Amino acid sequence: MTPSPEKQTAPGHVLLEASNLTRILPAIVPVTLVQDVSFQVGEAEFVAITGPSGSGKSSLLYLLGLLDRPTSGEVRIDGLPTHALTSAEMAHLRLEKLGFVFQFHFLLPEFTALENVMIPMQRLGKRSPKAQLDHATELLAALGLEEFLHRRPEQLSGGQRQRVAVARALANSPQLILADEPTGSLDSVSTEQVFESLQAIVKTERTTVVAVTHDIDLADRMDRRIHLVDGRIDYDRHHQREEAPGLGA
Ligand SMILES: Nc1ncnc2c1ncn2[C@@H]1O[C@H](COP(=O)(O)OP(=O)(O)OP(=O)(O)O)[C@@H](O)[C@H]1O
Repeated sequence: MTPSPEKQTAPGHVLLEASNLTRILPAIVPVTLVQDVSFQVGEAEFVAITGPSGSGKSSLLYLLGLLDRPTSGEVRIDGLPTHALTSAEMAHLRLEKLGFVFQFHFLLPEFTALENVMIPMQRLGKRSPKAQLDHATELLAALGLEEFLHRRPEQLSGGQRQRVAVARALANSPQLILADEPTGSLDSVSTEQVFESLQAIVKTERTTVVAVTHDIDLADRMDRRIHLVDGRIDYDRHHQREEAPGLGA
């Protein structure tokens, strides 16, 4: 797969920036989900967010993915401040620049793998129907699913479904993929396949991936680990990069 031309940016380019992010749920006793979190993530970084249950990992990912708004602080995507955007502008930015993978695949059950991957392209409307079909086919083939293009989710294994979800997240060539426990419901073989797919996307497409995980072995194989405790960053540690094969290798 050739890298998408629109994603060629300078080395060291900051793609995601969280500045003093705080999210407090208003209630009689307010609940602090995320507290004063700041970090920058560069292009083609593969970052793990770890922490004990309830430490605010998913809440942080929702803020980074513009699925929730902070009480204070700010998220910048590719240098663009997002705090003043309307909900419609945020939705468009998500569709164009972000891809999401969740623990449960959320594929549409009545559609085939191919159709599920084409849906975000249809919504963005930048490719012709033929180009959508070709790109979806190419993405699924690169994820080792060329034999399963016309199967519906119920006709696929858990690992295959999750790889379709990864292909769907890649459909609009996002700059950033946000994944919440992408391997949380998978066996060890499927976990490895999905992990290696994400790793290959970082290398081949230079996409940035930020993934919440409870799997410390996987977290240690990513470029960096941001560990949360009680909604705050406990530590932010860089690792030596593991060599990854390219997508479809
Ligand atoms: N809507 C809500 N109302 C009240 N409390 C909430 C709500 N959403 C989250 N919380 C609380 O906020 C804290 C952070 O939740 P969050 O889901 O972000 O943690 P997490 O680290 O992703 O947890 P897990 O690893 O168990 O998925 C938790 O204590 C949770 O109970």
